[in-house]
Amino acid sequence: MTGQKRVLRLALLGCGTVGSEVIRLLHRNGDELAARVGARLEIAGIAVRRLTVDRSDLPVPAELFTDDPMSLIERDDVDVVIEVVGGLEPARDWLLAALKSGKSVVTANKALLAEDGAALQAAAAEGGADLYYEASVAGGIPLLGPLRESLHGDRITRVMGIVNGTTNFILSAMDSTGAGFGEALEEATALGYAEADPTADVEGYDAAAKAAILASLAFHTPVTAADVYREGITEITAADVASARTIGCTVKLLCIAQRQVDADGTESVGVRVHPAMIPRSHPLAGVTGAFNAVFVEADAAGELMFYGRGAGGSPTASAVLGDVVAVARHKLTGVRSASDTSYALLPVRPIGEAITRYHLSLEVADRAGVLAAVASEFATSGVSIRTVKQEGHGDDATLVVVTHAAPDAALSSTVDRLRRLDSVRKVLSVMRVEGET
Ligand SMILES: NC(=O)c1ccc[n+]([C@@H]2O[C@H](COP(=O)([O-])OP(=O)(O)OC[C@H]3O[C@@H](n4cnc5c(N)ncnc54)[C@H](O)[C@@H]3O)[C@@H](O)[C@H]2O)c1
Ligand SMILES: N[C@@H](CCO)C(=O)O
Ligand code: NA
Repeated sequence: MTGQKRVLRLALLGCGTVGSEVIRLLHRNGDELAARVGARLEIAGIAVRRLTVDRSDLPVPAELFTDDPMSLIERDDVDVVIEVVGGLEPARDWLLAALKSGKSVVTANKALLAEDGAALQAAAAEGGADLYYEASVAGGIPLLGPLRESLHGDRITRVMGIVNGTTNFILSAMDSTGAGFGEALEEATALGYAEADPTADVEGYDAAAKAAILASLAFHTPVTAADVYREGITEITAADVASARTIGCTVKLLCIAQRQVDADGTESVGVRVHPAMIPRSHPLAGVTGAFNAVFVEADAAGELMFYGRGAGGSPTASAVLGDVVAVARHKLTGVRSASDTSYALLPVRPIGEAITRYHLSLEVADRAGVLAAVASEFATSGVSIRTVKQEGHGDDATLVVVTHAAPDAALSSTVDRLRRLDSVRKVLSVMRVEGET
């Protein structure tokens, strides 16, 4: 690497939706990136699962493809490893090997980071390499960069947002058409938003992994996916969405990572992913289709919102290449970025200790004393009711209750007891409420 001809060589692992767009973007912007970095970025090899697939549409010579990722990683002329395969294994082995040998890594692998981010950080420190992963959360939206750099002088109190495009598409469709979950999922699949196996998205695993990554960075505390309370959207019904509408809300799958401070000043964090009703006037309510948006609240900066495309080959490739430019510059100047810190080691609180608000819609018998019986269950748990609305029809009535904030455990035990009351014929909808209603 001397004079005008400096070159940095990249090993690309994976050539699917994201990998193929990384190749195209690198080809398209190659000259500019060389000027920005101060060295030409060249692909040394591309690891794929099957060499027989026709990839002649990609602007790279066929001899670059290999089905032996580890040998590619170990090559002496490789400076940076880009991993866009996904999954825990064998990606974990590849990235640990690359980092320990001093090769910087750029990855989009949220599942691995949320499970074993600490081991990857340790390997990066051991090898003196960089570990960058902007693409792993909210795809093309610059979010981890601001959290790990721009906001480092501040103190983050909350990160709340929509970090899964598939579920946001489904919930937006349910809201605009009145469709049930199954019908909206079918539409999302037909349009290519939902994968053939949508479990990771609709059950909230994808969002929970992202929540863990966001919480770790925001609160300087190791948080893994297993620490995140998770509920998906498969149980959301058209009745839930209609019920939200009656109180001026819409339903969103939210990722919430929050700093909690007790009266004695003890700090902890709560990290959760679940559907929630939010007021239609809330900025997150206007985030429709497959878009993502994340609110960050910090002591000095106040409220910030990041919005854009959280998925798709091209936006995600933008985030990957942004990271490649950063680690390439470090390589040239012989520095590495500081590791993500986890000095705070805050305890992660269980969901029962989160302070939430509930919306309940109940079908009750319309007779004397029923409202009092329902209200008394809330009182027993120390939960204060904020609004209650009753509409009679025949012998029955629909009771819509919105509570004030209370510990989640108190709210859920109240719901359990209400389900057992004789006068409660059916619980039509129960959901947490976020944002000022
Ligand atoms: N697609 C998106 O919108 C998006 C957004 C953000 C992050 N990500 C993340 O990016 C990563 C890649 O996602 P994708 O959508 O491109 O997936 P994809 O399934 O389209 O591509 C993955 C590729 O890796 C290949 N592969 C599997 N095992 C391999 C092996 N052992 N060796 C070499 N190649 C192997 C597969 O054949 C496939 O072509 C995942 O971690 C994903 O979570 C994707
Ligand atoms: N499946 C994810 C892709 C981006 O991580 C989503 O729907 O948002
Ligand atoms: Na991002």
